[in-house]
This record gives sequence, C-alpha cells and structure tokens, in this order.
Amino acid sequence: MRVPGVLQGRPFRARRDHDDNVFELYFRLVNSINPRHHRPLACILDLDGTLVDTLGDFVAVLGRMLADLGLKTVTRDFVEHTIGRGSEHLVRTTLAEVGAAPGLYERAWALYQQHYAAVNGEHAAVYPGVFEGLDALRALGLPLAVLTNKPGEPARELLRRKGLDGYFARVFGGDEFARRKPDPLPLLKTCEALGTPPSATWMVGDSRNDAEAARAAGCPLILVTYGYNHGEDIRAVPALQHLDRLDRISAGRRA
Ligand SMILES: O=C(O)COP(=O)(O)O
Ligand SMILES: [Mg+2]
Repeated sequence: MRVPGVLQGRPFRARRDHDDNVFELYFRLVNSINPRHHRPLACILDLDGTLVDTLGDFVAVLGRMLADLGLKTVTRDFVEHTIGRGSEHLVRTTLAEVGAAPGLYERAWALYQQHYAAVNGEHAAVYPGVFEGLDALRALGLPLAVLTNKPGEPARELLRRKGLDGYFARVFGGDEFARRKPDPLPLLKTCEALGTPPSATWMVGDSRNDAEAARAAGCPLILVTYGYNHGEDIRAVPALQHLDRLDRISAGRRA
C-alpha cells in the first residue's frame, strides 16, 4: 500500500516496508494540524551560541594563530559574524580577511587546532538558563544530543569542562559526517542515532545553519535569540519558539 500526499508542503509516501514511516506520518499529521500542540520525543541542541558562549575562545585562538604566523589580528565582530560554519571555514575566512598568502592554510590549521585544545573553554561561559533548560528537558524524559559544526573532540572536551556532558546521550561534531549543517545529513544521522523520527525530534539552535538543516530534515525548530547568526537577527527566521533563555522552552503538551 502506498499513500501519496503532500504534508507540510513536501511530497510524502508511506511505505508498508518501513514501520518508521507510520510513526513519521502520525507526527507530520499532528504537526500540520497544529504545530504548537505536539511534544517532542527527543531534542538535538547546537553547541556554540546555543549552550555555550564560545566567542572569547575563538577570538583568543585566532589571535594566537595569527600572531604565530606574523599576521595582523581580526576584530571580535568579524569573528562573531564568521563562526557557525565549522572551524576550517573560520580559519580560511580569517586568512582571507587579513590578506594571508595562499598556501598558508595547512600551517594555520595546525596552529589553530593546537591553540584551541589549550584554550578550550577558558574564555567561554554556559549561557544563563541552559542548565535549567536541560534539567527541564531531562525531567520530561527526552533523550538529548548535541550536534555542532565544531569538530567532535573539542566539542566533547568543552562539554566536559563546563559540566554539561552528563546531559547528552550522543555528541556529534562537524568532522564526523560527510557534510555539515546547513546540510540536513548530520541532523538525520543524529535522529537515527537517537532512534526518533525527525518530525518528533526538535532542533534547538542559534543560526540560520541550524534553521536550514532543520527545515530540510523535517525537524521542528526552536531558535535561541542570544547566539551568533552572522550578524543577522534570528527572529526573522520562522520557528516553533524563539527563546531568550533555554529554560523558557515549552516542550510539554502545549507550547
Ligand atoms: O564551530 C562552529 O562553527 C560553531 O558550531 P555550532 O554553532 O554548530 O556549534
Ligand atoms: Mg551555533
């Protein structure tokens, strides 16, 4: 039996050979009727700009890297507008910004990683409301995961150093899948690891990378307004909820 139809503007086919599709169909129907009245089965959270304010770490590490290379430094604003698309992108864009000679990337990347490992967390702080928000999600019995564009190893180390690691069943970094957010692949893979359908797995993030990935994966989206969004106001991006603190999240029966 095949059930063709269009739900949430996307073609959908339920296939008898995939039990998950029945589950998926149920949640898409619930969402399409009223997205404010359903509850998640799991939550995936972004790291930089959502759980931890890491801007100070990025500024310090890039400053050390550029000093080692004998290059001028970059502004805090530049770093804030550039983070979010993974560390390799940050290093490449920074080198271009200071007019570095082509061919310097490999050395810069090695220095960046070395300094990041040393600095990790020193100039970073868990945002107000994060522990309380995670406690509330945990109290609802929801499995939680982190999906970040930061490489996996420093991401796990940062969570440990900030006392956040105990909350998460899985932590995935930007170097652990073939593609990064805004591609939906890492989000779909994280849903798979959690064992929950994308339409019942909420994505909580701070940038349009998270929003685009969530939309393409079919995950309901929650946006925090205090993070980094390339200098643009994240409130312009549609979401189930926009939060100025994570503990304002409403994941019960009524949002
Ligand atoms: O390392 C980055 O670019 C930031 O990563 P995140 O916002 O996906 O956690
Ligand atoms: Mg982020």
